[in-house]
Amino acid sequence: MEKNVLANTLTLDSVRESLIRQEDTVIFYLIERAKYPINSPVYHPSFAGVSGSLVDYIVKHTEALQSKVGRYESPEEYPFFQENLPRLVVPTYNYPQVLHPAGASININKTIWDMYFNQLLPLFVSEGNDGNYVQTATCDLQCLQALSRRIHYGKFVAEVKFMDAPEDYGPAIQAQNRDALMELLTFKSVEEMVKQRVKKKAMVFGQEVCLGDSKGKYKVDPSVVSRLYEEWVMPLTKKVQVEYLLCRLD
Ligand SMILES: C=C(O[C@@H]1C=C(C(=O)O)C=C[C@H]1O)C(=O)O
Repeated sequence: MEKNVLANTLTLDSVRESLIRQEDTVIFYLIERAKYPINSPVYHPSFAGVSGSLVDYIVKHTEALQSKVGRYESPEEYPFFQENLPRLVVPTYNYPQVLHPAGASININKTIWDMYFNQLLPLFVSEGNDGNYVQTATCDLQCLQALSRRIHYGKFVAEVKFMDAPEDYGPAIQAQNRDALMELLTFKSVEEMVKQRVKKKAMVFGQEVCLGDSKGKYKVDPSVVSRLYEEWVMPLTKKVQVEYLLCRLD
């Protein structure tokens, strides 16, 4: 990628602006999921009438439809069930080739799936079963896709960081030194601002709006949102950046 082309499209500030805007999407989808209790039948491995769990069935078939109409032509989108996705049936948008081709195969959605269902979901939804199984699984899919898009956006961040300082990243890439790359790409001050901002957004977006005094309750616990980013979203975004940089000179 010629620097002038990338310079006309992406900067570290512009990719960070996109990450900030994606915070809104993630938080609003968490708020939507929190409308429903856990609804554990959605996750039973053999939901009557479908092969596997209902959430697997809905995610697989939604991704299949979205694949046919070009969702995964975008360098920002990665499927959770990538085996046997149907072919494109419509003309696709000509996305600018910003990323290094070798980075296209990086997909850590299995890790994101496990984190979401095994660690995050129990932290912010209530116990119970209200029968809204399809709505529940649909909300899960929206949360998963928003988290996947945010975490895999690490490829764009890594590309910009590399192009800004190839002399710094080049030797670490050639040495395949993961620790050195992680240190180069980490900005703790930025991470601290992210944690504080997402907590504040969860308080603002998730507050119970009433004409009288606020009750101080939130639709999703703001500290859970901050923990989501600190323990999972940012570390996984950095993992994507390292994996992308390791193949940047291929
Ligand atoms: C995304 C970046 O890289 C790292 C990951 C961050 C994140 O996931 O929010 C924030 C700062 C960096 O440690 C960045 O530098 O903006």
